[in-house]
Amino acid sequence: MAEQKATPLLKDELDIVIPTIRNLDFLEMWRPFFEPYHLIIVQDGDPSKVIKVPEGFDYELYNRNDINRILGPKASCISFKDSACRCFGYMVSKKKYIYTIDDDCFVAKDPTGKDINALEQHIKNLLSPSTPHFFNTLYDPYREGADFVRGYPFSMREGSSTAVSHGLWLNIPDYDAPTQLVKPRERNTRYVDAVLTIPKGTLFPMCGMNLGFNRDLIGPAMYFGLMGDGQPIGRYDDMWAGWCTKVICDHLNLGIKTGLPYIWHSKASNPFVNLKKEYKGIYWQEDIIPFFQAVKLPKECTTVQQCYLELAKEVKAKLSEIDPYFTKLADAMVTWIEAWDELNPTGPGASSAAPAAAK
Ligand SMILES: O=c1ccn([C@@H]2O[C@H](COP(=O)(O)OP(=O)(O)O[C@H]3OC[C@H](O)[C@H](O)[C@H]3O)[C@@H](O)[C@H]2O)c(=O)[nH]1
Ligand SMILES: [Mn+2]
Repeated sequence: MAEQKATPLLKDELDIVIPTIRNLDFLEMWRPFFEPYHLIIVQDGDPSKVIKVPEGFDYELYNRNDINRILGPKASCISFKDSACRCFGYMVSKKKYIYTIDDDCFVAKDPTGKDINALEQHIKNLLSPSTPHFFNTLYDPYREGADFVRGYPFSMREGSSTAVSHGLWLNIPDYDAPTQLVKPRERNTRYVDAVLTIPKGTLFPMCGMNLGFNRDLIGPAMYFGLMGDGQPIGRYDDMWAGWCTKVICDHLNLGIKTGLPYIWHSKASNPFVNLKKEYKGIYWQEDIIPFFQAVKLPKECTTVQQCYLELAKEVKAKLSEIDPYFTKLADAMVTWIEAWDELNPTGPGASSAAPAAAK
């Protein structure tokens, strides 16, 4: 009898969100891994441009006209001419999990030469607990062939629910423009076979290129901040989302993992263009990071939306002195939550639903 093909993990519970300004030929390489899943394509830039999607994929595509039609005035919180627009895909999705990937990211090979199913590894990361409260020196204890090491308290071995799985990149690393400028030929060839939980109380630079998350647990915090057209900075959308998300995960006892899986990042964007987008962010972040490190969310904040609205208040009060942009950003954070709740009145991440109690 023909061997039954296993149903892909989370086939009907996960959407793949892709921000794009190009044709999506890159999907051909991902077809064996992505074809069973539903895609949400967020077309940025000129809405009259036709984006070609390879045959056989199940997808919905939204361009700027669609975003404006669906959100009305609230569309102002969704960036234009910047990959930050991808967060619209998180909002319209109705699934429990999201995987987002850039269209210049391809299937990487592991040291044995085997194609890496990045989506499968993200799902494994998300379906197993995290250890934000006590560091396991043998990395992720829930992986095959690993465990908690001696001295790890048994009372802490259940871990926390995992909200985010942050993957990495071979070939072109996600460097900022100054680093790209001084190291134009540097390529990441180092494959590190590890998955780590980012400890509670520690921030990290979240890259949106190869990212999975549990939309039920943390979706409303995944607002990729106002960038691109009409904004003073770019390429800090995912960083902003990562800092907000980590502070909220720490408050709600949720975990964030980084490490495997790797993708092959093929295209280095122009470092001079990137420098123009990033430069204000490079010195603003010296004040932004201490702000996030100092944030204390009230214990009354028990849902992601409540935490996020509290954060927006703090941003407006404490970061606006850096630049009026932060007042605009704080307002956009509130608009994002309003739009999220409008589109998800009772669905995953609905504000009334407190996050699932951590395991
Ligand atoms: O105006 C735009 C430009 C690009 N996109 C889409 O976003 C994805 C990333 O674009 P690209 O690979 O050209 O930029 P990178 O510099 O490599 O991206 C990094 O910095 C920006 C983001 O944080 C990103 O996640 C990082 O990887 C790609 O799918 C483009 O089609 C867009 O939607 N609008
Ligand atoms: Mn890229």
